[in-house]
Amino acid sequence: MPTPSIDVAQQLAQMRRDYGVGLRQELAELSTWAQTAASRCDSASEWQAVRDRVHKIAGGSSTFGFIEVGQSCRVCERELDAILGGRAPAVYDGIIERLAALPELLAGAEVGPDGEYEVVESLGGAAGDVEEPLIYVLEDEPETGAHLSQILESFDYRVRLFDDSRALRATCRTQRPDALILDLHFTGADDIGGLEVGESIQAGMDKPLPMFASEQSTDFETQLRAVRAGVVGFLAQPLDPIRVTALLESHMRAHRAAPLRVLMVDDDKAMLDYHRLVLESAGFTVKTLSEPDATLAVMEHFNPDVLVLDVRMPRCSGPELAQMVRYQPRWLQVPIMYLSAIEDANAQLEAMTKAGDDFLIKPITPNAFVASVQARARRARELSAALSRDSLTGLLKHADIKERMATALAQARRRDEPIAVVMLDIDFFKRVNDTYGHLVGDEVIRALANLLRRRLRVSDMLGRYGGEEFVVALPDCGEAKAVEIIDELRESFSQFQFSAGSESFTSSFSAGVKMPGADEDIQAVIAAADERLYAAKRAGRNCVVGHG
Ligand SMILES: Nc1nc2c(ncn2[C@@H]2O[C@H](COP(=O)(O)OP(=O)(O)OP(=O)(O)O)[C@@H](O)[C@H]2O)c(=O)[nH]1
Repeated sequence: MPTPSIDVAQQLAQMRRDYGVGLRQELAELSTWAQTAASRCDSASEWQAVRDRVHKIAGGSSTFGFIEVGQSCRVCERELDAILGGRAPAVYDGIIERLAALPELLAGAEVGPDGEYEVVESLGGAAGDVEEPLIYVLEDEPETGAHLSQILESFDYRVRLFDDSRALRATCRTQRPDALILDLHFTGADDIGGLEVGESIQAGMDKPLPMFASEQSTDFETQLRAVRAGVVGFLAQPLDPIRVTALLESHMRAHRAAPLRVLMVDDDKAMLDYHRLVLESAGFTVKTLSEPDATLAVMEHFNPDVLVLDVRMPRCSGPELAQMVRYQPRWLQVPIMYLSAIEDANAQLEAMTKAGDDFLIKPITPNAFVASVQARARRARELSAALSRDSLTGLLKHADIKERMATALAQARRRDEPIAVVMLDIDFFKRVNDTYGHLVGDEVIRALANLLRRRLRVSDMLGRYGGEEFVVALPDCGEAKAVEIIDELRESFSQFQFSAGSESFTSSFSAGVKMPGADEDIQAVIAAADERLYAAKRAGRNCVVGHG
């Protein structure tokens, strides 16, 4: 993985030095206690407190590179667990000796050079005005190539179509594309197939080039070869714009998506700071909590992609907290990962059985930590996007758009910013279906969805609310501006020429725009926007109504 910034490595090294100072103090206290009081101590609760202390030190010290201290504390922890759990006689001599010797172990600890921290790969975060992805398509069937190009261009990809493998190879050498789409049945003048062309292009790349095959193959050998050549997906035929772009977006635009969000709960502040820095330096947005109480409230407005929990915490264990999270159906899809120094396989299993998807063991290298959290978070995002998107238009479905708009409304109120809510409905749509058939009707719905998606801002929210009804939220936008924007879209849409066989026709939509009243929740604002939509219908359709 690429090297992290010097700054991060320096900050991590400073954290380790700070941790070392606190650790020296902590070990001196434990050692003094062991030499003076431990031999006379038969109170289980006092030993329990020592056990919790060594557990915490075991996780922290090994993470910060004080390996021997960590190992010795781990042995103490295991032995104390056995005694306190009634599995071993209450003989503390060995433990007392270990505790007494901890400061010496620390004094002799090999403190590695600052640069020993591995540096982590940056996820890039949300990019600014990056150029739209460039895609090369190898296709010798002109009609298929034109159709594919048209789909990709309508989603703002830049496309270059090739019917000659040599020209494609030469262009790849001078300008690397963001992805390559190959026709598996391609046979060029030099008689080599599409996959072979892909293999030879891939071999000349310094880092893997995402490749897609323009036709699904069910043949095991072909699929295996495709995997080895770096084909990351197959576009199913007949080409469906939504499926094609959903597949491409999941590979191509990940770097443009909002940063992945991680919520971490751990009672050890030093651990939180350390892991937060590691994740933030890799492009995640991180929130940390050292007390579990506020977890659900924070999740509500932070909406994490993944939760990372410590297992042993004083007031409430990680698995208990995980079960509380799972009580809420809303959070069922959020992966829960434990990050703990617990080595005992049974304890890990128990935690996972209660609730949880992964168990990471401290110490974990920064790269391994970033890779594990990233894989979980990305997968969770992909799944939730797939579940919440309507299959005809690729837009958010009713419940999901409403939920996001409720969050956006709360945010706008906190920031004291306006937010416009728009309901929009295609005019006389039943007539389109009745005259030209449902498939043509579907094309009209899709065309409007594409127009809205392309012309609205990334920060605007857009969903398919019902059959031919859409809902839009425009954050930081006043009513007059919102009416102007929607009216321009209305004008554009009314000029689209649709065709059905030899006939052509136009369509239009009506819309209602409403700004939230002081006490209105999202349901009430949507209902009010809907009333204005119907006022627009009554006023003759093909128009936008703002003020009542
Ligand atoms: N093709 C297609 N039609 C749909 C879809 N969802 C809903 N519809 C149809 O959309 C039509 C909506 O008709 P109405 O609600 O009567 O309204 P309208 O004809 O658009 O008339 P106004 O809204 O009054 O302008 C119904 O015939 C539905 O069957 C869909 O996904 N595809």
